[in-house]
Amino acid sequence: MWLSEIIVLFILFIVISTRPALISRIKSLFGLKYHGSGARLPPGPPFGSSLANARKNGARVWEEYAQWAKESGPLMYVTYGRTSLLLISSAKIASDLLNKRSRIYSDRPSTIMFGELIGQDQTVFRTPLNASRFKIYRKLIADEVGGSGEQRYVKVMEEQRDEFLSMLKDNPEGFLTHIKTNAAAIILRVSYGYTIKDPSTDAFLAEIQEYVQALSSEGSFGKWLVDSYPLLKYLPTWFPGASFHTFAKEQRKRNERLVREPKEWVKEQMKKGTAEPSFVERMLRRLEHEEEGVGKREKGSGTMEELFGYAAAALYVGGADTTVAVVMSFFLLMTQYPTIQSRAQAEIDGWISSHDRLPTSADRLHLPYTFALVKETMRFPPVVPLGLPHRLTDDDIYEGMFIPKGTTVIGNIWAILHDSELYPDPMMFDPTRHLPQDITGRPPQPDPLDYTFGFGRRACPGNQFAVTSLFITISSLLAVFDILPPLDELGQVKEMNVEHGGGTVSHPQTFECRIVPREGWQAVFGRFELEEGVVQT
Ligand code: HEM
Repeated sequence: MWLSEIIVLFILFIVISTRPALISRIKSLFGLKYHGSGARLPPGPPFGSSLANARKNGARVWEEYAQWAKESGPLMYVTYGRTSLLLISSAKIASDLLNKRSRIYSDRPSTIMFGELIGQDQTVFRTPLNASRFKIYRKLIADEVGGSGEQRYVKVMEEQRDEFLSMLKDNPEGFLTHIKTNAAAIILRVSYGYTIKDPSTDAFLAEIQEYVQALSSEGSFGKWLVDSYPLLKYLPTWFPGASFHTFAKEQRKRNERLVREPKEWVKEQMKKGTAEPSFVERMLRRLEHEEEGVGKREKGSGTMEELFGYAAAALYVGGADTTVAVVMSFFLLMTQYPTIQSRAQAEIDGWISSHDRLPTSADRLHLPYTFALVKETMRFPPVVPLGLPHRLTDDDIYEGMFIPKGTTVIGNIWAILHDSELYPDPMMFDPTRHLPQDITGRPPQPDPLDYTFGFGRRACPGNQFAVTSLFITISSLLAVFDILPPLDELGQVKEMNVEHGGGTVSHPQTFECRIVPREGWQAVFGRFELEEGVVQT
């Protein structure tokens, strides 16, 4: 008899604990208990909503959360398992909490999966706010990819851009591979001075792409049940449903290799005297001249060598896949919005009327529509739609609502960038939203770059690097190519219905396009001649 009762209770527990709406309502109802001031918890999600459903719905949970916000309001408190989430869907609240109160809103939650099982809490992305290495990481990265490193990295970006255009011209059907290779090539040269010779056989490139791919698809918040129900971690590896152990083991190994191997490679090159200038090479040289050298410990944070190993890996992990997603979206959008493409091309043709050079980052001021197009490409399908989770380190009260210490806070970047009060007609792709007032006679809509890179002390340190790289890439592509929809056997435009996938970084699914060299720009390529005519992918 008692066994059947236990089974019923267990089922009841599972049902209740997987209904965030129910749990959050119950907590909200008894919210008075949480804080002496009488403040209640923020409202829960609408009745009937479930995270499991949200995940099922094409995996684009950000849209589901935005839908919930329409009913429950832009600040929601959701509980499932042992995790409490604060979901923010408005720019004002994100700014009030994540930016203005960033002192207490900038920690990272440590999850069972990535913290305990994989051991990634040492990495830049997951390092706690109060760890002394956090400040060291941010400084190392800011010096490398912030404003002061600009001259160095712009040179690399422009050289790799030439290579990218050349690959597209020679093999347009491989454009998706070329996009990935270009992004990886820039970061690998900046970080390690490593040049990819043949992307199809480069083992180092393959390894880090595999790492980033796994992180992007498997690392989104709420993905692993073990994070909500920690007891699951004790399941033996052979137990049905315990395959998360296998992923954890593999990802831990990949993580260790990513931090160690490229750094060792740079050391070898330095010994041989063949090292190219790079972040790691500069750091190693700097340490050689310091008293205690590479073994010096930074206030209990690990040796300086370990720290910049992690910082260099973060450049790759943070920078490569994100810029890939934007450039992929750009290609897709150009096949769908030919008049927008033509307007940007006309602007570039007008500014560089001699057609004897490609656009550079210095041209941004003179190409406002093209820059607005870059911004709209980052608004329309935001790259990291839910940002990365933050963790609140103190109890807080906001507009009469109580937010308990330890809550995981998610800024729904997608919801903010599709808020019709900020961006009227948000599902329309329209770069003119971002044009300056002296061109349109009305103020531009809020700058999407203020949201797309996240918030507060955790905001993306690679934002400047990313925008410069994207402007150079996108303006140069527009200058020399027309990007057109694919044709079927009868020469008719093929219907395309391309969705953006889920995961931490959201990419469009695979698609086709035609990449056609534009007349008049051949002179810019010294090394290779653009052929005239249509290249069908
Ligand atoms: C389109 C390009 C990019 C987008 C949309 C993007 C977006 C983001 C977002 C949303 C975050 C989380 C911020 C938060 O927690 O509030 C982040 C963090 C980060 N990004 Fe980026 N990023 C991009 C490119 C880059 C590049 C090029 C680099 C480096 C070269 C980079 C390095 C990082 C690092 C290291 C962090 C972790 C910061 C921390 O935890 O303190 N990102 N990025």
